[in-house]
Amino acid sequence: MTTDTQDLLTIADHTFSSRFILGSGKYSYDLIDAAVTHAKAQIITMALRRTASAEENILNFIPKDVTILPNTSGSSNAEEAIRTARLARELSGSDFIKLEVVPDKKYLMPDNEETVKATEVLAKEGFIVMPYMLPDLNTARRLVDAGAATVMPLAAPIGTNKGLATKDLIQILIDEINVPIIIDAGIGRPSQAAEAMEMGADAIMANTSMATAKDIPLMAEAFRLAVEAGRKAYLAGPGRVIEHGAVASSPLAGVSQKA
Ligand SMILES: CC(=O)[C@@H](O)[C@H](O)COP(=O)(O)O
Repeated sequence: MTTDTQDLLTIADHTFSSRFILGSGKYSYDLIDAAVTHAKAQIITMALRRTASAEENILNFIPKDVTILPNTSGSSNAEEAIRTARLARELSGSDFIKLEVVPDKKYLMPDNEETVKATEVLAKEGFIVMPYMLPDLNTARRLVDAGAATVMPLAAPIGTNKGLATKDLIQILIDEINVPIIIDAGIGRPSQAAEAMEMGADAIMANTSMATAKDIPLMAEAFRLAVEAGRKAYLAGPGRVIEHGAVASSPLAGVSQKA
């Protein structure tokens, strides 16, 4: 894999050259514009409630060539999420669904069990299900068995900008799960996005880190560069780490060892 044109993100049978996805939550025209223009996002999530009123209809701000990823935010259990997903498909005409089942209002932790239940139903109905989850290998396997098109583990709680708090658990998913792993929530800095991509994540979803930056377009560009750099480093195959001692980086043979 040596050229950018060959390195596409594939979700179900859809391909994308960008591996940065704009998450939902803090929406503004500036944020969407920066995500598309400077971060080169080709997928933007959309909460159903943000399409509810004509004045605030987020669909009006999203360019036509960008894939809308409706989400089920606000759902506390599988039943609510399934209902929201069906409505979202009616409104957006998109089979994509970012499945969010979040009963906990303090830490906004997803309910993995309810998420598996909703995935089973929605995948059978032809949705391209992209479930948000607390990184856990057994749940990820169940999601894939249930028909999930991707798995979206959280890096840290939504909106915290704390970075890769769940790094080791995410690495297990990257190593063991055969659908795209998209890191979602908590990515606060481009360096954290680059690290996740170097680990082998397939894409990054973020919102708050850009929305809360002083210069949103500049931060969007920084995210694009970081995601691309991390991906290239992953494909390049990072060199090994020496845990103890040191290894001279240039051969010492033939060099005088005198002080
Ligand atoms: C589940 C959820 O709401 C996230 O996808 C959010 O859109 C992005 O999380 P951050 O705002 O922490 O980047």
